[in-house]
Amino acid sequence: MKPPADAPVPARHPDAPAPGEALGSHYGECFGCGGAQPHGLHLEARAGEGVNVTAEFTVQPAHQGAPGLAHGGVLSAALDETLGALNWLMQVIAVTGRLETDFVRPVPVGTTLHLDAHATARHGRKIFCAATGRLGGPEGPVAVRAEALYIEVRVDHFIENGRDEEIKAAMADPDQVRRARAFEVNP
Ligand SMILES: CCCCCCCC(=O)SCCNC(=O)CCNC(=O)[C@H](O)C(C)(C)COP(=O)(O)OP(=O)(O)OC[C@H]1O[C@@H](n2cnc3c(N)ncnc32)[C@H](O)[C@@H]1OP(=O)(O)O
Repeated sequence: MKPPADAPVPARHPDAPAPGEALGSHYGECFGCGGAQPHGLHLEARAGEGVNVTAEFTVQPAHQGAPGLAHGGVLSAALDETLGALNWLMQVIAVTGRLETDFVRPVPVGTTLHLDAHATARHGRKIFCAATGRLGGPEGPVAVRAEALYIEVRVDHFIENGRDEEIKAAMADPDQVRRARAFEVNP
């Protein structure tokens, strides 16, 4: 997943949240960040200085694969959610096209995974990015890392492909910001 050599590092959008600002959940029902999913990751991301974010996720018993250890797919989801938050800093609507994860160390239940993601290149509709998850603290040992490719899409991607029930409910939300974020950031 190598970008062309001349692909620039993406720039922060002038309207991006300020460095240090919490991004909040883009959609209450999102498995990664939503508050309405009891077994979701409840991941909390914060804007960095460039097109980068940090986030934390604490592994719950509902996230187990082997006894006492996080499921690999759940860890990939945490990386995906963190990487997806980068799109908010570029104000781009994009979905995950490819996500490659390296599992370096087991992640026990109860651990807080400290995630860090940054965009590396942009080429047409393609956004290349990378992330790491560290155990116990931002300087802790690396447990997981990922490289990913996000593809820019139109808002129609969600409206045409999502189930009617949820699309209608999201569109009917009286809160304009929530309504916009449900669609403008990839669910
Ligand atoms: C804060 C928010 C956090 C959110 C985190 C969670 C994010 C998510 O989980 S999103 C949900 C998971 N992802 C999806 O459902 C996406 C499903 N896939 C699709 O809808 C389509 O395949 C889609 C939109 C990605 C691409 O389709 P389409 O728009 O037709 O574009 P297409 O022409 O095929 O590809 C565009 C470019 O990307 C490349 N590309 C597309 N997919 C891939 C891939 N998997 N690997 C490598 N390259 C790819 C193509 O080769 C093409 O490159 P080039 O421009 O150089 O020719």
